Amino acid sequence: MSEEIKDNMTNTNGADVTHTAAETADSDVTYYTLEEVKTHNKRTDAWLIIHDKVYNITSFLAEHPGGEDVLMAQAGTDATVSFEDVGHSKDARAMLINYYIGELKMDDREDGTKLVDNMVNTCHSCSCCGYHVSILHAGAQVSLSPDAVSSHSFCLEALTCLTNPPH
Ligand code: HEM
Repeated sequence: MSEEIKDNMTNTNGADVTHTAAETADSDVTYYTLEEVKTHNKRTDAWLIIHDKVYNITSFLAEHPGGEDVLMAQAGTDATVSFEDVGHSKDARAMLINYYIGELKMDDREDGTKLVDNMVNTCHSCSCCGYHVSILHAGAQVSLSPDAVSSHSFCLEALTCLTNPPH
């Protein structure tokens, strides 16, 4: 990545958030294991995972409009499903960048089956997340663009439909 086209965005944690691991193999991306994230579960040191990205939310606890306790209940865990289940606004999603510190190690990412199960449980409130979601479904990699996500109910039917178009 050349310096000319690198847009240096730095968040409040000092992390370079210009490119994520999903986009590049930049060596400056920090990867964390699930075991390490789990240890950051205190009010003075709280991390969580949303969509395979790791966030240090310690400074956000007192500011969270939904309250500190709901965040602490997720501290040290993968909060993706809880985060999506609430139906957070686009503004809320845009705030995530402020707390980004790195990526969940590839080995520790959810397998497709588990993720699909979770999505089935929460599909009623995930109709427009605006995220590029990439999951493993039926052994094949399925990618949903933000448009696809917003134009489909974000549920197993939509994923199945995209994977196996109707005949
Ligand atoms: C860093 C991660 C998070 C950010 C930046 C964030 C941000 C926000 C914001 C801005 C709101 C106001 C409503 C909106 O704009 O959507 C909100 C509400 C809320 N959030 Fe979060 N949130 C985060 C994580 C979570 C997690 C993990 C949970 C777990 C359940 C959660 C539960 C809630 C609840 C219950 C509300 C109140 C919803 C309501 O009153 O209708 N949030 N959050």
